[in-house]
Amino acid sequence: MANITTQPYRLPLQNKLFGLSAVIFAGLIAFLLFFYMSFSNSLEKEKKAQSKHLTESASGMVSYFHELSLTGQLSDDVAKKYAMEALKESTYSNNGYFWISTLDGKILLQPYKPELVGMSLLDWQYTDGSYPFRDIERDERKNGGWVNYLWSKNDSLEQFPKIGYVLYFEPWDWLVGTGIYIDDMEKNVFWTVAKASGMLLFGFVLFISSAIITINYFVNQLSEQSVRDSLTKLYTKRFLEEVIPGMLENEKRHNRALAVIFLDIDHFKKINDTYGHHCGDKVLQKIANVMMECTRTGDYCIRYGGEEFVIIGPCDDNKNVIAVAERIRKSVANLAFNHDGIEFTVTLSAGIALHEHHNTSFDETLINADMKLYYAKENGRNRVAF
Ligand SMILES: Nc1nc2c(ncn2[C@@H]2O[C@H](COP(=O)(O)OP(=O)(O)OP(=O)(O)O)[C@@H](O)[C@H]2O)c(=O)[nH]1
Repeated sequence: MANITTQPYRLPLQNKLFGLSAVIFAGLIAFLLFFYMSFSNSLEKEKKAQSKHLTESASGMVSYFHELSLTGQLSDDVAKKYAMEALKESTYSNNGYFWISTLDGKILLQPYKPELVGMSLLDWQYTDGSYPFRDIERDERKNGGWVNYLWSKNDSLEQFPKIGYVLYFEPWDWLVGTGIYIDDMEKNVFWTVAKASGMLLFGFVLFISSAIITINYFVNQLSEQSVRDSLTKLYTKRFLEEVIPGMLENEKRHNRALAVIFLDIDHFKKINDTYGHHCGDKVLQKIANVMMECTRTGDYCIRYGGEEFVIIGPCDDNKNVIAVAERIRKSVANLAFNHDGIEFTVTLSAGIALHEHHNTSFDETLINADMKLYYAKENGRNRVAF
C-alpha cells in the first residue's frame, strides 16, 4: 500500500520472552563473575599448596640421600652432592626451582643465579635498601613455613613479590625452599579461569540461545495460529484490535497517514445459495490469497466478518492506496471459478478512508471506509470508492 515497511508485530508473550532472555543473560554474567572469583581464589590456594608439596618432596629427596649416607652406601659429602644435584635439576614451570641455604643464610644452591652461591641471604637487599631476611629470627627459620619476600627473576634484576615454602633439614643444616612469583601465579590463574569462564560462557550462550530460538519459533507458530483466521489465513478482527495501538503510535511518530480499505464480496449470499457453502469457502480462500499477493510487508489483511475484509497499512500517497484496492478488485474479477463444470466469476467492492492522527479517531476512519464501501455497493458494485 505504501513504500514504508513497519516493524513485524510481536505478541506480548514474545516481549516477555525477550525480557526473560535479558534476565537470563544478566544472571549468567552474575554467575560468571561469582564463578570467576571463587575459582580464582581456590586456584590460588591450590597453587600455594602445590609449592608446599614441592618443598616437602624436595625435603623427602634430601632425607633419602641422607639415609644412604647413614647406611654407609654413600659418604656424607657424596650424599650431599647428589642431593644438591638432584634439586638443581628439579626445575619446574617457567621460573620454578629449589634453593638451599644454611640456617645462617649462606646460599648453597641457586640454579638460576649460581653467582649467588656462597653469599649470605642476610645480605639480600631490597631496592628500598632494607634487608628482609635479617628480620627473620633464626628460630623462625628453623620452624620453616610460608615466607613472603621480593626476589629477582632469572632474566632481570627487577624484584618481584614471591611466596615461598621453606623446610629445615637439621642433620645437614639445610634450609630447602621453593617459591612462586605472585604475578606469574596471578597470570596463570587469570588465564586458567578466563579459559574456563569463556568455555562456560560459550556453552551457556549456545544453550540459552538455541533454547530461546526454539521457544520463540514455537511461540511464533502458536501466536500466528491464534491471530490467523483458520479458513483464509488472514489476520482476525481480534488481531486488528491488538495491532492498532502500535500502528497508531508509528503513524504519529512518522507523521504519516494510515490507509484503511474495507472490502466486501458482491452478492456472496447468492454464491452460497447457488453453489453451496463449501464452494463459498473456496471463493473466500482465493480472494484472501489475492489480497495477500497485492499488499506489501507492513500492510495487514484482516478478515473482518464473514465476507468482509479490511486492509490497513501506512500510506504516503493516496494514489498508491487506490492502486492497491483497484489491483485487488481487478484480480478478483479476473478469477475464474468452477463448480461441477459450471464456470462463474465473483466481484467485490471496496471503500477507502485515510486516518490522520490529528483528525479523527481510528474507529471513525473505519466507519468512513465502511460508508465508502456502502457507496460503492449502491453505485453498482465491483468498484472502489474513495
Ligand atoms: N461460505 C461461507 N459463507 C459465509 C461465511 N461467512 C459468512 N458467509 C455468508 O456470506 C453471506 C453474506 O451475505 P450478505 O451480508 O447478504 O451480503 P451479500 O450477499 O454479499 O450482498 P452484498 O454485500 O450486498 O453485495 C451470507 O450468506 C453468509 O452466510 C463463511 O465463512 N463461509
